[in-house]
Amino acid sequence: MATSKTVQWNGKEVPVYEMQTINFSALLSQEPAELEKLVRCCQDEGYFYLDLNTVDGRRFIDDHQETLKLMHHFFDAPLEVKNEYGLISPHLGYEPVGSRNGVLENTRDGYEMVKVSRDEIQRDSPHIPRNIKNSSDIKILENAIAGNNIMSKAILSALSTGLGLTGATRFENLHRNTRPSTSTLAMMHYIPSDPVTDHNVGHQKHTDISSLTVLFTEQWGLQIRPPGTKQFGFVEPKKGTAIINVGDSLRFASEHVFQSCIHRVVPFDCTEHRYSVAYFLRAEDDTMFTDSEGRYVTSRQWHDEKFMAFLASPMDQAAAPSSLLLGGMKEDETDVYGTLKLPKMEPVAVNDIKKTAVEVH
Ligand SMILES: O=C(O)CCC(=O)C(=O)O
Ligand SMILES: [Fe+2]
Repeated sequence: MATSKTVQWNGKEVPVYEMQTINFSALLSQEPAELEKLVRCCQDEGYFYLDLNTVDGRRFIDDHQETLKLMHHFFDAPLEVKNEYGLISPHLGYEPVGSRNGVLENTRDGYEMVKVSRDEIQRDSPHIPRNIKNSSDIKILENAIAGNNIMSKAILSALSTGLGLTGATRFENLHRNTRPSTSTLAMMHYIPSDPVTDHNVGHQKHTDISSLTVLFTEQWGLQIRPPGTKQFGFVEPKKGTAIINVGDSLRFASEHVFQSCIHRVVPFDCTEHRYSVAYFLRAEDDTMFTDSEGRYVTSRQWHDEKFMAFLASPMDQAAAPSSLLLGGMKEDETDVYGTLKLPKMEPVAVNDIKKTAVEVH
């Protein structure tokens, strides 16, 4: 890894990993230098910032602000209302806090999540939670899903061109808008959580099931483990950008040349509520690829199996091949910060982060 900043977390200096920035407007016009940089990011790292701070991208930043308001409204409702919606299928519905394993051993996760899928929002009367179902709410969800789809398709198309793919071999041809897929908008609320005293902590280590993930978050907490590094480090939220990562399906579709990004979420400031929105662009359900086990499977089968592994008990999860949760990505060595019992951690205010960040060489 190149020179990186560090930040104080859990009494230690933890890296803040640098990520390349790709300009959305330059991608749209498929500028050769930008395409080259994009392909390199996906091959070497599997993640980058997408700079939306131009006339083409600012609408997506505005959409995200609208989505955040809608999320507050949804998550503020009593648990009964949210559970009434329930988990309808892996890519549609509500999961309360603690549905999955947490980021630390012997913890459950520290977030609740509601997912609305791209296929569902297009139905005549989509199944949406009843407290975010009026026509302006539906418009907000529609804008978020359409916007994220446009961003991720622009990236796919740029990647295809950058790799010299033509006709049916282009990645877009595995992600046609008119075909069924599990592509979905996941809205997450992390509750305040102290890793020492609480039993619901963060979001377990994983790679995404998606082809590409478009993530909006204004708050710290996301950590990545870049290929070849020995520890997790933070991703700095940057105004006007989305964080993009390659998921398993695009790694498989690229014949395992692209990196699927290993990541997790930890409580950075344990007094803070954290909100994030991830759009998972997924391949058409019946797309075939060779997975990390060397099996020839459909996109849907990979999705459903990995989703079950996410929900499995710690024991069952430990028994599953690690290539399932990590999409065949290899970890270098056991990460000292990745393991268990954290000593008491002092909350750090978000405003203090910039002050404590230092350059290391
Ligand atoms: O909340 C975040 O920042 C990341 C969430 C995530 O990794 C996921 O939903 O797959
Ligand atoms: Fe993820």
